[in-house]
Amino acid sequence: MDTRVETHEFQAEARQLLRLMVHSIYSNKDVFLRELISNASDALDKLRLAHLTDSDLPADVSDLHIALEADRERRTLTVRDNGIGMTRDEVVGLIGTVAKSGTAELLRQLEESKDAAASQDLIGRFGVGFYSAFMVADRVTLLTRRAGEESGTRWESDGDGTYTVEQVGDAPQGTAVTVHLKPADAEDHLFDYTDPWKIREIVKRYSDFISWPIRMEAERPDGESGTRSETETLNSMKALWARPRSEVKDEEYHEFYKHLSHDWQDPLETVSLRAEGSFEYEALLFLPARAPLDLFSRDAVSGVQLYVKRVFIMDDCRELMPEYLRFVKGVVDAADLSLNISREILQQDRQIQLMRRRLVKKVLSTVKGLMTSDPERYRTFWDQFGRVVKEGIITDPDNQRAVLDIASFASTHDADEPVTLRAYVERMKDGQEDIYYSTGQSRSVLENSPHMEAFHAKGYEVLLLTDPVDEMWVESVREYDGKRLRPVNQGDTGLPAEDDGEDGEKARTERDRQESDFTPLLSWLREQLADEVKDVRLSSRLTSSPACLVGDAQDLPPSLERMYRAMGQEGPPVKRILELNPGHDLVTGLRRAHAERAGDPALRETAELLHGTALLAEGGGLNDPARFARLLADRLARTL
Ligand SMILES: Nc1ncnc2c1ncn2[C@@H]1O[C@H](COP(=O)(O)OP(=O)(O)OP(=O)(O)O)[C@@H](O)[C@H]1O
Repeated sequence: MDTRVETHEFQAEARQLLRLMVHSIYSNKDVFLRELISNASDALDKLRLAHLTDSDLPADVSDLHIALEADRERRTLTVRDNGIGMTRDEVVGLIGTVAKSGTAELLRQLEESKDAAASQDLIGRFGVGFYSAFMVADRVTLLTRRAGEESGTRWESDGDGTYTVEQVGDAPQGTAVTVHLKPADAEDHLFDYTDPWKIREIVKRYSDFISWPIRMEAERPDGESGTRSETETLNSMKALWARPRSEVKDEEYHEFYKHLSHDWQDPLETVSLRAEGSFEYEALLFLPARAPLDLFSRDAVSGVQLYVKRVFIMDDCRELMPEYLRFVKGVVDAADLSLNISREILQQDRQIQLMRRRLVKKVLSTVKGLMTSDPERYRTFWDQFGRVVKEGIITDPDNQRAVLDIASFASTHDADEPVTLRAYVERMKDGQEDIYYSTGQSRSVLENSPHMEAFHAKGYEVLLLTDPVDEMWVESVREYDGKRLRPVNQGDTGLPAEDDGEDGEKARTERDRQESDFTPLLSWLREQLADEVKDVRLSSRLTSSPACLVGDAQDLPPSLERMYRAMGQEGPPVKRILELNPGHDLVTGLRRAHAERAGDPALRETAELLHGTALLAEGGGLNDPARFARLLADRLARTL
């Protein structure tokens, strides 16, 4: 057997995370034990499952448990499990590297944040699992043997950037992690983790629901002066989801959530559900208080675990929760599924589909409930997860209305208060028929776009939609409560015309006069800008800008056109309509100049500049920015 001790370097990201742990920025150091117990529990789950699916696996599953062994003299605490264990390569791959998505982003944010509390918070959200042992230890030893393998692996590190691995012959099946404790320092929240009282307290607080026995040998008084050693089981092992909600304390739910999610923060809301009858199941779900760093990463794991009759079957059961609710964590325990159920079967199982439907409805109705019972928590939820939930408007047509009901959007009404569609409809002005929205990159671009002028003038509220997903969902929603959703940059805004009474009469006459005055200019501009726009006409929507670009209802909106292009789908460019403000000096000046000297080549440049300005004002991009800049600079030079 190869007994050489090899020294390896931690991967760079792992080294950085370890350094953070060694210099412990996290004040609650007790949680290291929760993390090690959590890993041990997962390893026991995995072994049971492996044994269920392969009964030939040469592994002992007769007494699966976790043992805590404290040695006061040597100042060590060992967390031992007889679970699945790790091969040598797994030890190197899993412990020596951090493969978690979001690591680079986390490290960048940590680097930027000079504030200790903010750093704690970040690291807590990320969850560092095994590495948290280095908050309390100056050396950590791990001895492990994979179930079914002959020999084991010993791993050791003092957290300084390198670790050693060696092969060992006589390792028991499973994993034992021994932390060599730093001296206790109560001021630094570093307690004596060999003290049985402390250990009992931590297990009770953080790991009571773990479904495997957590055992400890403890000395008990025996007779007058002697003591005897006794094995205690420290946790009650009760599956939390099987207990009636009224009997479970919030803290117990919170600790369970942390075990499941590796989040170090309490959840925002707990959702429990029980179905009885022909198909029984229990579900305990959580809405996190914060979006994980990898919310938008492709390989982010979804957080619902599937159990069958209390037996863990799989993590990340995507069949139970749609992607737009991928941040929901929890457990679903079904009574009537086979323990051998595979992912392929899950995908087609009708009962799973029914469960999923019900879980989704329950999550959405819980959020809806929060909107009235606790608006502040609802707001936190929406700030964190709204961008993802909105994907459901497109991907879950059955629940489109329910998702729209819990959505809120920035609007022109109030810069700080988002609005729900219901509230929008309730405060619509007299005469307003439709719900108006504008999509784009930022609130300020949208608010200052020329398209908004008519709405400002009328005092109509406009939804300001700035998330990429907004461009998509607005295309799939026709109406809400009988009100059409309309973009402000469409040619036909549906705005009521001011045609009533004497003022209306005057306005109509004035427009007719303008139409005939401007006819020659408009037809000349149509020719000049034929490559860019499909029509040029007068506008009644502009108050202060000279021009803007609008589209027809059936045209692809420019934002979507850009998105498709970015995805490599080339199509013919979608031409829009240039609308001119007949009251603006630039437009009236151009009309005059055109009437006097139609052949002047400088006029063609003015037309180009006018079109470019309209594009810029809505936040769009110019086809030839350098040419635009040159034309503008020439003009400016002449004014000096
Ligand atoms: N006791 C153990 N038995 C078997 N494998 C283990 C054990 N402890 C850790 N591992 C393996 O090492 C991996 C990394 O553990 P670590 O605690 O760093 O991260 P994690 O549990 O995956 O997630 P988190 O960092 O969020 O806690 C685990 O996913 C598991 O595969």
